[in-house]
Amino acid sequence: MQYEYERAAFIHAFIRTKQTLLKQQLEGVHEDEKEIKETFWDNVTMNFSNTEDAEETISSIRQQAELLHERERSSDVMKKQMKTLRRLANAPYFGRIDLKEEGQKQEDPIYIGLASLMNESEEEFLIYDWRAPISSVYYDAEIGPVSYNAPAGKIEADLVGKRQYVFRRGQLKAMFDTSLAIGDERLKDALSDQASTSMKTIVSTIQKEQNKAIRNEKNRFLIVQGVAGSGKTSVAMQRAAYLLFRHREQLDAQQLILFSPNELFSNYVSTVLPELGEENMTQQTLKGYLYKRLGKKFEVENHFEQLEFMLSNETTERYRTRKRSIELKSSPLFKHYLDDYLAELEIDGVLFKDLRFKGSTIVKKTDIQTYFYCLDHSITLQNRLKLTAEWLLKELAKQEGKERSSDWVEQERELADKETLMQTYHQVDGKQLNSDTFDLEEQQEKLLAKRIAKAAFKPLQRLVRSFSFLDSDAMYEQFLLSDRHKKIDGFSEVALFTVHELGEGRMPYEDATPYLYLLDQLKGLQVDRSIKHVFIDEAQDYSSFQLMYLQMLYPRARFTIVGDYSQSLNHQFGTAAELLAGIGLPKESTYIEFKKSYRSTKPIMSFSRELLPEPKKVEPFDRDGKQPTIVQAANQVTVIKPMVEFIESSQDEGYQTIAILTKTAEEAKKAHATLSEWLTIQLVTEDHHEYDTGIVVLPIYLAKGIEFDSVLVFNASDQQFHTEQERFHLYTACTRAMHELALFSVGAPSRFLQEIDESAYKKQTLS
Ligand SMILES: Nc1ncnc2c1ncn2[C@@H]1O[C@H](COP(=O)(O)OP(=O)(O)OP(=O)(O)O)[C@@H](O)[C@H]1O
Repeated sequence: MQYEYERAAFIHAFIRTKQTLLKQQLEGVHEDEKEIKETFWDNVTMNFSNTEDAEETISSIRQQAELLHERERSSDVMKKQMKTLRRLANAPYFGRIDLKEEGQKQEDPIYIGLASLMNESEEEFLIYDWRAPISSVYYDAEIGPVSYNAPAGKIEADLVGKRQYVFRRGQLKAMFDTSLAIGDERLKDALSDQASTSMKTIVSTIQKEQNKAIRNEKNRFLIVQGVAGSGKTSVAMQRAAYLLFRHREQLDAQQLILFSPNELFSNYVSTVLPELGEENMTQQTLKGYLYKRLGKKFEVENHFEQLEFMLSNETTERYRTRKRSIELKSSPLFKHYLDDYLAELEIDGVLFKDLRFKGSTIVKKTDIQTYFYCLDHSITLQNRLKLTAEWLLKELAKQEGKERSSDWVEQERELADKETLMQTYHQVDGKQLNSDTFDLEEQQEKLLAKRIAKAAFKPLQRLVRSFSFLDSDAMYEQFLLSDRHKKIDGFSEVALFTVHELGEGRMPYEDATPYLYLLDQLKGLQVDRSIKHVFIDEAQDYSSFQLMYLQMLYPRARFTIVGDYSQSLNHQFGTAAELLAGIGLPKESTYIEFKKSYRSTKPIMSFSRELLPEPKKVEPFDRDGKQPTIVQAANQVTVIKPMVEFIESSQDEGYQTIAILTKTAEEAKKAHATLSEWLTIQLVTEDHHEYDTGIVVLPIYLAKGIEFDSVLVFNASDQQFHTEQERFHLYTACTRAMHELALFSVGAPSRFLQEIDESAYKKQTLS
């Protein structure tokens, strides 16, 4: 043991020395940079008297610039090294494995940390990066024979010992020997910490099944179905860091993209990669993407607005239509309907808009259609559209020629400002005069007329080039109202609802992707080939259709898709099988399931899982804590006091993130108004990008993926939570809690809570 303390002290001193050296080197490079900048022009001989001299001058400028660039590059590398050393100085390693390879007499100790550290001569690893192939043994194996994949191939060895370390501010504080993959005690320690407003890294306690997912590179699709709190997001983030490390020569952070459920979540996870020493990847929300594509034309509904409607209008006729609308348009079947429609369009049915100029039609839509369908039918729709656009541009050019002598051009010519006139005159002056007329003034007038007509036709040309003469709205409507769908249950009502919404300029959330799909199939999709890895978190909240669309959008990318069906916001989105069908060929996918839940204490998770139809599918992690409480009150007034007391007692426990969760945003507002009289509370809405520690109130759907020390469900009554869908919302709410959970109910608690055995919680009834 003494050896370990001595080694820790040696590593600490070694890092300190390295830091000092690096600091000096960096200062040197900065000095160099400064000097090069100051003397840049002194070292360049400026001479442009002939071609040879000019070339020499340019070459000497280039040399100086390269010199500067080289210094800047080394300063960037050094700064990165400084950052790594800073992190290592705090906690240089967290684990050690003793491996004895075949033929070796003695085992080698392998120390594992956040980054690699080489010895003085750069020949030996003092610390191995947690992502190195050999480090995998630390996460996966128990004492005994092991193997791991090294660049040179599979290596067989004997794992003789395994140790874990705890460092604080660079000092070794504790160590544990373990025979298990990663001892429960260290994990318990990590999980007992308080929740924070940004996500933490888990590298020192990655579990075996998590490691499998982090390092899996077999197929194009990695799909992780994991129960609440099983580490799906953590795995996605550590996997991104792993991929960036393993493929550092070919991959950089800009080639990775993360689709998050909302901005709050994006912000919550944004600290993980930098903490692991990597640059952050691009973050995107589907809402953001859809808005970018359709926002100019429509008022695009987002997922939360759709949900808010679905959660608040359950008893209405419109709700039923909407439900069917979501069901239909989320399924892979809807893509088949659209594909059938696209096949029909080969022969007939593509609709266009009239090309109009100054109030009159230049090319009629029927003529465009005739031209389009006169083109050879073996040409794809996209190419026929291109050819039609080329034809239209020629027609526009002809029309533009005619318009030059029209009255409006004449009028505009007369109104032309001085500057335009001068420009035109200079242009004509500078040219050789036309030998037919020799009339300078006439030529100037002609040129001005040409300019005016050309400028007026520009917007139309742009419209043609972007294929906006295609009447996509009318085509989507035509598709929806097509007779062939009449027999499909509920399709006609859904079609009428959609046509009405589009007519009002509103794009329902469930329609946005199918509409774009149709549009892209006709116009050609603008794919992003630069992205190599797409990460989709909370994947259960994407429809099969949406996932299929994302797959098309990033044709070169591999996908990491993580989610939990028990936390679906819209159950209409379909089953796991449907989701897979939307993703592509199952043989292209690796499917991993996480059953163990780490976030919440055992009492909280044992209680929460009872809300699910199959509770046994969730394995709580064995961490002690208080039992959840259900408080039933007769009215909204009596319930306030115990709520405030619960929050105050959580604060007394020292908990810093306390969330009040509601079913809808509307209810969150009310809860905020009611409780603000007693406590300082932050209301978190969809527009929030971050939240502070303290007490926050927000709808359950915004709290997805996030966790809090203590959670209070504002009204868990049966009136609020009685549908199958709401059962899963309630489950999501309860599983946000790490240490404490209380549910308050005005009137009878949700039927799903009533089904839970009373031994799993504390009950309080207030009159
Ligand atoms: N191996 C681990 N070591 C330490 N902490 C872990 C580990 N795995 C998960 N955790 C912790 O468990 C909590 C839940 O993790 P995470 O948010 O990644 O789970 P999730 O499956 O995405 O949850 P949800 O589906 O509920 O959003 C986090 O606090 C995370 O740090």
